[in-house]
Amino acid sequence: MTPVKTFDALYAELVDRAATRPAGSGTVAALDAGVHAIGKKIVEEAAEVWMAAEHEGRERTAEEISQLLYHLQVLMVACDLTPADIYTHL
Ligand SMILES: N=c1c2ncn([C@@H]3O[C@H](COP(=O)(O)OP(=O)(O)OP(=O)(O)O)[C@@H](O)[C@H]3O)c2ncn1[C@@H]1O[C@H](COP(=O)(O)O)[C@@H](O)[C@H]1O
Repeated sequence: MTPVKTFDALYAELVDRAATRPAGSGTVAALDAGVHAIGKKIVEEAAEVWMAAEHEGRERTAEEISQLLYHLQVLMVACDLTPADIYTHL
């Protein structure tokens, strides 16, 4: 069975990508594109979450939410925010 990736584990992976900058990493490309481009992607993914929730069912909605969480995490890395910085506001 594939191990489940948690929010914190994905964040650690993205921080590692930012530090090691492996070739072909979409995260590195997104970080290089900058906060403005990452923000636009977040808005796009949020709209896809909304559309999926309204029209496409649970599985597609879960998939879109995972993509939104990924792009939010890229923004966190770009802004030097950790999960702990977020959890403190929950
Ligand atoms: N979880 C994700 C993840 N979710 C979403 N995405 C990106 O977000 C895009 C969302 O897909 P869409 O179909 O909505 O967007 P699209 O418009 O078709 O795609 P683009 O043209 O914008 O790339 C995907 O194409 C990926 O580029 C992700 N990219 C990476 N990860 C994970 O992040 C980690 C690091 O990835 P790399 O930096 O690429 O090595 C790995 O564990 C990956 O599995």
